[in-house]
Amino acid sequence: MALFRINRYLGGEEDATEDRSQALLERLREQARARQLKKQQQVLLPSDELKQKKTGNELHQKLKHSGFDSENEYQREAKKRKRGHSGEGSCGEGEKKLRKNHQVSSDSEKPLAGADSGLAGEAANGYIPAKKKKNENGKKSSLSQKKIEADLDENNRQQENKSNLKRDKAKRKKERDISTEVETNGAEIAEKDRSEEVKGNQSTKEKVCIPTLNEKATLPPSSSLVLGGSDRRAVQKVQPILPQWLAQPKLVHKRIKENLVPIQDVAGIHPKLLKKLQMNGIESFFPVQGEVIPAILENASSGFLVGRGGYQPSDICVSAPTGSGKTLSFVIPVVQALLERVVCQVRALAVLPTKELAQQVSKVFNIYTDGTGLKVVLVTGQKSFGKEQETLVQRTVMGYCSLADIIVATPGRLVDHIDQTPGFSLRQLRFLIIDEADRMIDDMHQNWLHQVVKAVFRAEEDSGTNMLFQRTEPGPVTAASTCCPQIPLQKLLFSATLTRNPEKLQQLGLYQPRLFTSVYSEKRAVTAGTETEQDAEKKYTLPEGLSQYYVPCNLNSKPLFLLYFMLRMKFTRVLCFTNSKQTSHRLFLLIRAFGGVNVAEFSSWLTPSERQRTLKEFEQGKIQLLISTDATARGIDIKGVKCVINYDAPQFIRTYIHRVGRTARAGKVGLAFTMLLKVQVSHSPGSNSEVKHSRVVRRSGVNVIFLHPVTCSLVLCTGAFPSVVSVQRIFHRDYLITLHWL
Ligand SMILES: Nc1ncnc2c1ncn2[C@@H]1O[C@H](COP(=O)(O)OP(=O)(O)OP(=O)(O)O)[C@@H](O)[C@H]1O
Repeated sequence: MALFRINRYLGGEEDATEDRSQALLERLREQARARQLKKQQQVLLPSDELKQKKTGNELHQKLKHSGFDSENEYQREAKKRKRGHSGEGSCGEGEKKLRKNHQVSSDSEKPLAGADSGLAGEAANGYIPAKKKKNENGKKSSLSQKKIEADLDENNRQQENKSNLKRDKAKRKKERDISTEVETNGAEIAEKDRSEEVKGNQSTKEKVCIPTLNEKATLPPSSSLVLGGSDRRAVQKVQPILPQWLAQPKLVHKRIKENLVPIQDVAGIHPKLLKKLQMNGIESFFPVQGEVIPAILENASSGFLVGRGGYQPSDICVSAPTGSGKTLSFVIPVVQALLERVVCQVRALAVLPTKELAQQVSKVFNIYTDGTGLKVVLVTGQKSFGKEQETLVQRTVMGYCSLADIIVATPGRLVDHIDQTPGFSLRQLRFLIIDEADRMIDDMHQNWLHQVVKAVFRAEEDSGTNMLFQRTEPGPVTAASTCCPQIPLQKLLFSATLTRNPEKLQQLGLYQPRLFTSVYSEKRAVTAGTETEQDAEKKYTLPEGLSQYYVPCNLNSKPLFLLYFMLRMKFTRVLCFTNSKQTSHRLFLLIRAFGGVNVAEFSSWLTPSERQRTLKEFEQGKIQLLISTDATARGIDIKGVKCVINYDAPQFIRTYIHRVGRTARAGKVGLAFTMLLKVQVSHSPGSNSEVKHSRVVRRSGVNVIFLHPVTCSLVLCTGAFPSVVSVQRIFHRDYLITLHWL
């Protein structure tokens, strides 16, 4: 307006001097400019906000520190604050100016070329370009001020809508991906600050990004997988789903002494057998015998041809601790089932993994068949093949006839006779007993079971005559399969460590099996007639009377500890296990050279007769210490073994169970020591949780002071030892290792 007047004035006074008019015009322009500026500064922005707007850095810092997602949010917040100052619902001049300012700010994408250097700070926030424009078109601006403000209001509304949309979008993005949001915010800010100087822009980004990243670091952990991260979580243990017969077995008491069953209380036992039992000092049955004998007798009570009700009898699996009397639990019912037989045929076959075990079991059969007419034949390869053939079959004018009712055999030799002995027949086999069944399953590579089953169901050569008694392999029960009476084949499996792996058991081709087991939880006692829960964690049980210890030691002190047990603690009938026949032999030589202990060794290096004699002398007490390989670990029943020492820790828990099971048999007490090197303490079977489950394995209190004189004597005795070593080296290498122990 002022300028308008000046122009008029200048036009009307042509005669005035040029200098004067120019100066006046300049002065008036200055005044107008100053008025405009002052007016806007007073009303438009509070001074503190103006200051903050001077640098983009400060703005964005503020945005971030106040938690705003974008500048629009900040704009709204400023508006609120303004409302707070001017009263609720009022929309004064200041607010309008503020809107205008932000409108301009948002339009500040336009380059600022030509901006006054003195106002660079203001130009940076987009305020000055608008002002400059006004100065250039002063008249126009003042005339259309109201119109512009109205337009600005409209623009602001639109801007607000846009910013709302943007904010919603940004929120959704934030939900999807926090990191994306950070980038988005950064991009928005960068876009708005494009007009700022590069330096300021960079510092803004840094200041925005760093706290944002820090915020990200404190965010709750994402559910997404971090590759290469170590997100350890407790993995839920997979519980095996067992077939019903394995999952719900018949439980057998573990405590022998408290659960004896008087032999007269078991129904159906033949008086002849009762008498024999009493003659052998057996007045009561052990728990496993009390359960298993009646079960087998019940199956056999229907005679030889068919099981109860014309059905095939169930196969029976027994898992009971070492020394719990499993042998008698199959010997008694089998002998009783065969007592009334007329013709001698192979009707029972017991298969065992070693010759010694087969010998032991045949001995028990002999005791209870003595005087009954039943013949027991041992087939293990101890005799020549021809001699064994003579004990099995006899050739007559009528053909071959069997000389055995019960065969006790090792699998290899049995298969040889099936293949090569003329007239050897298993077609009448009623009971197939597999002792140490888990070991026999492992040895199945020989395919002995398949050969036996094939021999049992082999068709008769003169099938026409005996059609009625033709055998067929067990299958689904049908009217046709039950019409002809047949001899059923029943499998009886026994072990202290019977596998519960259905896949392995399947190899045995069991028919509707029943499981009797002593593996159960201690929480609830087993009461007569009731079954308690099986402990899924536990696989095996140890004899109740067994006390287990481990002896922490090093390689050098192992023989010293052994001597300590023998000489200081005066143990007698100690069975000491090593992991190899070489170690057994070296240890035997060393202890013998030391003297003071009656020692012997037992391994496959001995001949069968030497082995037999050694076991006999050990049982008789002539041998104080028997150093053995795992050849005596399973099943061997040597009476009076007080202590078992694991000179070498066994590799497998099953081996440990069988080794320590050579003591504490038949409800008696026993000791088991396991020498453990430091590295083995937490890993060996002796310290295994499965073993600890039933009884805590204690650390032994061996008196180390005593070991000193033993060490001295041992060093002295090695003066004579090298000669022994050199002699032995002719036969076996590396005996000098013995000296390394010292
Ligand atoms: N009812 C009983 N009364 C007294 N002694 C018994 C009785 N039953 C078995 N025994 C004795 O218990 C000892 C161990 O028996 P057996 O060898 O049958 O145990 P096992 O369970 O087969 O052991 P392993 O698993 O080590 O083979 C034997 O010496 C046996 O004579």
